[in-house]
Amino acid sequence: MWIDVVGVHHDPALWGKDVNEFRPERFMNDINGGRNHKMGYLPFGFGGRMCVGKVFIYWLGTEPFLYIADPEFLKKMSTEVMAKKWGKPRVFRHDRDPMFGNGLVMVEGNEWAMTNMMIESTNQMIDRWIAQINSGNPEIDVEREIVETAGEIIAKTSFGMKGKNAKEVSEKLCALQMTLFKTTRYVGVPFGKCFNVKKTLEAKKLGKKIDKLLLSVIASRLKSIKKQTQEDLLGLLLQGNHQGDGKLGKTFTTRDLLDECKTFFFAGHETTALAISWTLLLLAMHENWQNELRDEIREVVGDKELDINVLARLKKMKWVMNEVLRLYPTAPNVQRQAREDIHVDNITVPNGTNMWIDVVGMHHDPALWGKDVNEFRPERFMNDINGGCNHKMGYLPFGFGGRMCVGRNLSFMEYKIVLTLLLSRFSFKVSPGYIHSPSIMLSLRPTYGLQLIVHPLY
Ligand code: HEM
Repeated sequence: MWIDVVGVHHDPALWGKDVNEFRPERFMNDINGGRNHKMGYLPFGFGGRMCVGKVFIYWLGTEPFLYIADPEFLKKMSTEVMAKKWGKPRVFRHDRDPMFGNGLVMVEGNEWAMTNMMIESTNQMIDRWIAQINSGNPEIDVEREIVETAGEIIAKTSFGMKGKNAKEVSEKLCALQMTLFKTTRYVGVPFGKCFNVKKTLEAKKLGKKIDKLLLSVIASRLKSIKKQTQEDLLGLLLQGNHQGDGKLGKTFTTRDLLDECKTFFFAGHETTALAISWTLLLLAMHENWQNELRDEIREVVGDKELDINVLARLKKMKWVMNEVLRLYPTAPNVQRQAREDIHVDNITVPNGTNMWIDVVGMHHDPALWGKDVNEFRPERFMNDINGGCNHKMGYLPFGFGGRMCVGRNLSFMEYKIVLTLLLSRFSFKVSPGYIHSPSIMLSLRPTYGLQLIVHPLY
């Protein structure tokens, strides 16, 4: 059935002679605007399928999506669902294949070695900043710089890449992400790829180049498998996998390894880098918090070398991270697809339904957080890991349930190390050149970069 809402809304038999006039006052004392039939005003649909604001259906091409920004609905749905009853939407899997492949695994890395790699890359970035400032230009696009450094960090910590190789893969992945972002408007549209042949081919080409680079890393690591000492992600995967003769065992194929590497590279570097970038912006806007964190670093780290064991004591820094991820969740939405019918109250979410969980929407909902929802107040996380949100599923920066982010501990570590080193060396102010325009380009990014004025402290 096709219910013609325009027709119904413009019917003089329902609304009277002034039906085509602009008269907002008709809604003054009547939420239905004075129409003479109770089903004559349907801007949000009707009955059990009505759009209720925080849960409604929309379409991407021929793919229906259930939009969810209601934590209670999410909770009821999650209780009904065992992990196997839902997965990631196939429609995205297909589109993002060049970027993610099918990788998903988590192993514990060697934290101590990782700390050193993170410190090394951040110090190199600091040296670059000092050189730029000394040359008379204190304005630094911290987003560009930190994304680059985080790319290098994840390349080192995940699969032992160094220097040029790490930089090359990082740059290509960023380019691939931009290309894919430009084609997402055709997701769900049958033959959508034909509308943007150039970008689709570009994405394929970039995907292949990245595969080639990573395959060469895997191949050279396989050759030296017996003297394998690197305890990065790839090293651990290879150790658990090889047959002792340099060939892969049954658990992972080379393709699997490649996919794991790509998943980690993408999922791991940008989300954390953007969290650090948005933090620097908020600290530049709230100097008191910049000073609070510097005091905490002085107290906890002092003049000693930065050590993994002290990171847990940087408590205020963790509140700040939580608050930044509330206001600017760098993974701005979470997706699921029902693998069986799911029942929520009297609604059935049919098998195959895609779900789009709007994290930004929930993190900015005054009904969940109160009137100060848009204010930067890290202290809301002081005694409550949920930041005072009045629903336990209202704060989801790392997703939820069995598919929750596997890299969150690594991200806390990287966030604290990079921020400690930066705040110990520099103070930050917002540059007049900065234009505030957060936008969703898969991750939540500053559209025009994030320019800050950076002053060395000594
Ligand atoms: C601030 C930093 C980070 C944020 C905000 C973040 C957020 C997320 C979110 C929201 C998801 C989806 C969870 C779900 O579907 O319920 C996710 C998945 C994932 N994250 Fe993170 N993450 C961060 C850092 C990292 C790091 C450092 C790594 C690895 C080194 C990582 C690896 C992954 C992986 C492998 C997945 C699964 C991807 C997939 O299923 O395709 N993340 N992350």
